[in-house]
Amino acid sequence: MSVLLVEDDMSIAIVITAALEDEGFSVTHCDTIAERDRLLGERGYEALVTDVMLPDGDGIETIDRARALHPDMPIVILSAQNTLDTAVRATDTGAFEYFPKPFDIDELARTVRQAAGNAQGKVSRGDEPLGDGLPLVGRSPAMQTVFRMITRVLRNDLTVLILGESGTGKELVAEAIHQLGNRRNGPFIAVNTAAIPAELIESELFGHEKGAFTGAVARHVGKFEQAAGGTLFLDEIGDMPMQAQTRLLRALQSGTVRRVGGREEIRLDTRIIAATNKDLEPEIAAGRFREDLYYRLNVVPIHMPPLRDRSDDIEVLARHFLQHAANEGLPRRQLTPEAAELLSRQPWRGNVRELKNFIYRLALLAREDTIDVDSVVPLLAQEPVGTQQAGVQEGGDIASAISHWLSVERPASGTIYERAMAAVERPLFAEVLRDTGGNQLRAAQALGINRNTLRKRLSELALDPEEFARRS
Ligand SMILES: Nc1ncnc2c1ncn2[C@@H]1O[C@H](COP(=O)(O)OP(=O)(O)OP(=O)(O)O)[C@@H](O)[C@H]1O
Repeated sequence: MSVLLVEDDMSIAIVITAALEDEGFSVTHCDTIAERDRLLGERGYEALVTDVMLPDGDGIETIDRARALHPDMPIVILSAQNTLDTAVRATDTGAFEYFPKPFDIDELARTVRQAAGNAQGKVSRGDEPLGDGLPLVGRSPAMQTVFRMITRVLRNDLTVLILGESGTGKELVAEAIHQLGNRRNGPFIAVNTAAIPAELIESELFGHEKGAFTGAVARHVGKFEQAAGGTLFLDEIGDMPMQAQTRLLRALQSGTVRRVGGREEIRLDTRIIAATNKDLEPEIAAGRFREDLYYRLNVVPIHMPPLRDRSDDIEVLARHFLQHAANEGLPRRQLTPEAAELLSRQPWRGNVRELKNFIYRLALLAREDTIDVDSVVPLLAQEPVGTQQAGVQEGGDIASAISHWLSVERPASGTIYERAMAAVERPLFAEVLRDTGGNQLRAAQALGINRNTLRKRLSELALDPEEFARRS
């Protein structure tokens, strides 16, 4: 069996050739697209293994020329540009498989064997080109696995269950599946099932008819119906009350919903993506989550690893968020390699969300445009207790915290008031918002300040009240 390998990095080409030869292939190697096309013009191969960035062009963009010559030849794509966008572009060519670099060489060899032996090995090709990917960033092997899982569910309506700690990016993954998938022209409706009072959840999800219960003064269209033609994202599914779980299961089994107080069975045309930060198996064992619902939802599981287990991603995420902060009007900052390294060693128990908030704060408060270790350390010390390490706010009274802060931070003369206020307001507002579950009106009342003043300061401090609503 013969394979054509298109790879311009000689050291990688040598390793792949050896592994494929061990699998019994004879390997022809070339390093340009022009040479690829010339060789394919001469004869067919059992499989084509190709890099993306080649000296004379893009291996994905030009794949149609190879395919025109040998329509049934399976194609395996290798890429060093490990973005979701490349994964999607590669899969969209109908490639048999996509391997982000670095990859497991034995897995590649096994895959090529499988591809060569499998005439039906193509995945279906999308009819329309896909738009730019969502800003879902990550270069760790764990995130590459997530990208590959995402590409597998774009051309079907399989139910996806996204599992992972709070702040790992579950909602962003759900949005990416929607926006890159077949249903991108329909609505994306997200429901936080834990935030809806138990007695309202059925009416929220399935809708109700006028007069169905006291207070049902008009017909209400539920989230399932609102998501028709699109995607329904059921967040925090592990916290859904039992009765609502039963209704949800029934809807998924029958493929229909009925509004509370209604008779009509309405056909569902909604892709379901569910997410939870709870480990569902103990919930099932404790009788708090229906096992049959779990199996219904867990068709394609996607595991979002905690940020501490993929520290390779921290630097790219930090630079990505600095860029975002600048686009949103905060000062444009650069991170020194040492500062990036320090960030990569932090535990980030609040995961990407905590890192994102931290980076926005850094962009706001740093003294220089180039952020070095000296700018990061004092802010790390202020991270809320329970997420990062204990901070100055833990020790003693406010006066001693301020004197400690002045000695550590040493703010430039003329900036002390503004910087001290920011340093004090941030943990204060965070604490009060946490207490009020993100309710700004109640937070403003508790603080004894005007609601508009609070809203303005929250936005200046890059504090998102939504975040406290979710965690409450
Ligand atoms: N890989 C990533 N690239 C870029 N931004 C990310 C990534 N992962 C998460 N984020 C950002 O981090 C924040 C938290 O992500 P998200 O809300 O998706 O987490 P979650 O797992 O759904 O959290 P929760 O369980 O609390 O609902 C969001 O602002 C999101 O845009």
